[in-house]
Amino acid sequence: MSVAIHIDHVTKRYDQVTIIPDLSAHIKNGEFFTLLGPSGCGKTTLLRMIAGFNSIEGGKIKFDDLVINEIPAHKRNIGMVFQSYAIFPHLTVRENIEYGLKLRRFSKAEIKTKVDAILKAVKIEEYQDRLPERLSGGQQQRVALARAIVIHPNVLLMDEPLSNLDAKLRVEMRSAIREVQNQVGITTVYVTHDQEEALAISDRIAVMQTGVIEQIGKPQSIYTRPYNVFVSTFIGHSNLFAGKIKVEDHKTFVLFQDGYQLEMDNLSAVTDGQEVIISVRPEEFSVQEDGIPCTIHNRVFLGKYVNYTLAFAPGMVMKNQSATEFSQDLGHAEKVFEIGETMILRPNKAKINIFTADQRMNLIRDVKQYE
Ligand SMILES: Nc1ncnc2c1ncn2[C@@H]1O[C@H](COP(=O)(O)OP(=O)(O)OP(=O)(O)O)[C@@H](O)[C@H]1O
Repeated sequence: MSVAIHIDHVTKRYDQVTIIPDLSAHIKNGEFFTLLGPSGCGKTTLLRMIAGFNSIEGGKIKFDDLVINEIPAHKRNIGMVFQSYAIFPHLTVRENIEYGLKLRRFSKAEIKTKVDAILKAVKIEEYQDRLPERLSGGQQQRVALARAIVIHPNVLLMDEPLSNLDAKLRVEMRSAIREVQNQVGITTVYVTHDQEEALAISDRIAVMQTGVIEQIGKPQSIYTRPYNVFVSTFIGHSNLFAGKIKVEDHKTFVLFQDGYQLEMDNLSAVTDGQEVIISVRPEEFSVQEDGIPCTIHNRVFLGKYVNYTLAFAPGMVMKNQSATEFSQDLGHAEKVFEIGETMILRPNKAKINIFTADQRMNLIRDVKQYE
């Protein structure tokens, strides 16, 4: 039976090195929950703690009300899918899927019913008598998925299951995984470093950095209202400008360094003169008569969109030189700009984010309401 997972103040140490200092997260029953973060941030470590392959040095992990810290891996009733398919090469697809059910001593009739159902759900009925060597990578991963869920585990844990597949197959497989997960309704913890995959597949995402969860939220909330600069730049592109707050006649403005300013009505406590970082997504610029002057430095045609790399006037201080981008939706654009052309871009003030100068906090009021 699917369960909720409560991770309460857990710590992970390898010898004297602390990898996860103090991490908490509550994963709802039936939820598709993704651990997303750069390589080495501790995603796999945390997943293995839930699975029972890693010891837990502090805190508790619970499945519903049951503390599982000391329960061995094979008694946690977990389904796992890894990057490597880990299916038996000498068994057919059907035999691979039957394996876990035989170990659990289900009757022949029960095994047949369960395997038939899962072959259908994962869409590999037609390959059921084949050996894995005669399957594509995507098909093998479907077998691994079927084998993991046919035992009706409490939770399904997936560690970068798509990273061996090519780009097109990854997109196809992530839909397949999500569809099957929806059908079966099983609590799933999914590890990836691919932000697009995380946004596409998850109910909620935990964005991690060096053993710490920086933000937990729905994909859209994380993209539109990141808690800090790390999340804002790790998920999608963000143009970061050095800026200042101006408070005048009870009005609050955010000043870009070359003098352009926007009146803001959604900032939490800020003070006159406070230094900030202004974060603008590439698609939140529009070409207007007033705004920030810039020159097109480069452009990439992406079909529906054109992405431009921009050069701003020297007075404009960018916090991340590499990501000064403007994304133009060709569905709405009147013209495509040429390299060297100058124009004026206005940021959409309802959509920009303003961070403290230390990059750690979003100053948009009630940012947490977007969870
Ligand atoms: N058995 C181990 N002994 C010592 N250190 C380890 C061990 N396993 C992992 N680590 C360290 O723990 C940190 C987190 O590793 P982990 O594999 O959890 O990262 P990750 O976020 O899953 O990265 P990736 O996306 O590259 O798999 C890394 O610094 C890694 O070197």
